[in-house]
Amino acid sequence: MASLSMEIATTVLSFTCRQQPKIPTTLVPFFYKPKIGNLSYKTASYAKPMRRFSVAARRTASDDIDVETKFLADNRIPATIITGFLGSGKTTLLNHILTADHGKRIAVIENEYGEVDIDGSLVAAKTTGAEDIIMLNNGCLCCTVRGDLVRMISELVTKKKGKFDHIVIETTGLANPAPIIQTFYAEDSIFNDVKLDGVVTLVDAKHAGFHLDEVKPKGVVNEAIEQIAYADRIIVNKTDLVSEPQVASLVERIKNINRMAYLKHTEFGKVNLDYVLGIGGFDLERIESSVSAEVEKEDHHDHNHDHDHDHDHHGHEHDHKDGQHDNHHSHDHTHDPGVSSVSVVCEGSLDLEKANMWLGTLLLERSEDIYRMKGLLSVEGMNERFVFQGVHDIFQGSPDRLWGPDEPRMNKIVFIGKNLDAQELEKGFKSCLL
Ligand SMILES: Nc1nc2c(ncn2[C@@H]2O[C@H](COP(=O)(O)OP(=O)(O)OP(=O)(O)O)[C@@H](O)[C@H]2O)c(=O)[nH]1
Repeated sequence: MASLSMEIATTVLSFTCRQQPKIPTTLVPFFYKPKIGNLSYKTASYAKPMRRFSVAARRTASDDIDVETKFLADNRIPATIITGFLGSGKTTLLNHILTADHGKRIAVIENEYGEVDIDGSLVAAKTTGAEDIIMLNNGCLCCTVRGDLVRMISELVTKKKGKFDHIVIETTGLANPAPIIQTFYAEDSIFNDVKLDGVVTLVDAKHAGFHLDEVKPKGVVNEAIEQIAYADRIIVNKTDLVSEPQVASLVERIKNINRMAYLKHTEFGKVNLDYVLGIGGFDLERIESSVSAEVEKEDHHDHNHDHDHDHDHHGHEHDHKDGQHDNHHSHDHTHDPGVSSVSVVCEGSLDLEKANMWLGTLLLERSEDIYRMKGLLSVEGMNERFVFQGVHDIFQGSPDRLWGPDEPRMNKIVFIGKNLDAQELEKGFKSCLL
């Protein structure tokens, strides 16, 4: 049978099917890396660069239906960003990580404004001896000291490689995670050795409501909302200070912003360490679990009305009838007019050119508003599923495993972003189906 090559050139999904020689058995995901100078989040300057996706992923659709598709082993050092509003419990969580028995050697980069007593704030560091603790206290990581972050990670990697297993970065309470996330893709010196493992966001159960409600001047981001929107894991902390209904109502608000992240309630940041470390929030091979979990959570809610404390969610708009599954559905969480999650689930196969045009145009026009997205696609002519993830205009995608012979060709995409129109996204997506 014919083999397929996917080549990503300009814009986004420029798939080109063509004949290729026989089978590579591993996959190299392609990615787009914007220039660091273009990363200024608050301006539009990075939103419309010339894009170029460098590496083509290649895989056969062949007589080898039983050949397992494998991603190349990723031996880069994982890095976790801990963020959350002022006083939400970031350092408390960090202390918990440093004192827990996980056998990992952790290098810590802590970003604080002004002079900080490191031993005072990171009590655990003294007793357990984190491999390295670096303070960045001359500004905020997401604004003025991003260059310092790059330098510090590069130094850690060159001077201390082999001496630590994981990097944990604690941001200031006012940080916007986007530019920090983008740093991991924009700098070769980081990208080649360090991979972003996940964004963990602490939410103060008592005060978060005020911060989420805060109306900012036009063009100024509400950090509390942004920190939730970019998260892979959300920890609603300080639940000892509020009632259960208060927690439930806060969780509902959080889920309206970000339905892709997992969520737990805690006191003093006490979570299992595998909830925050080694989560693969940006890994293509874990896309399926993210998008499927999101969709399952929706279905679980829609039809069972059973509320799990860890993944709690409540009323939102439905566009399918009770008890029935339409193959095409999207969910619009419009309670918060600003930042919300939209998922599109749809059976069928996509026309390559149309899909490329739609997604390419969407990202060219809306990349500033699309904070994160993950998807799993069925493309006509490809025997593999196509998985992708993106943060603004950083886009990574790759063919993944082969579709099973009787497996429904179910497409799933989840967007988290600003002013998302669920109907429009669903319509656009469906127009690409054959
Ligand atoms: N009651 C209660 N207090 C908590 C909890 N978690 C943390 N705290 C306390 O809240 C205060 C702030 O916690 P930190 O861990 O320093 O919060 P942070 O997010 O690092 O704070 P900033 O760096 O100032 O943004 C400390 O006094 C903690 O002991 C909790 O679950 N319940």
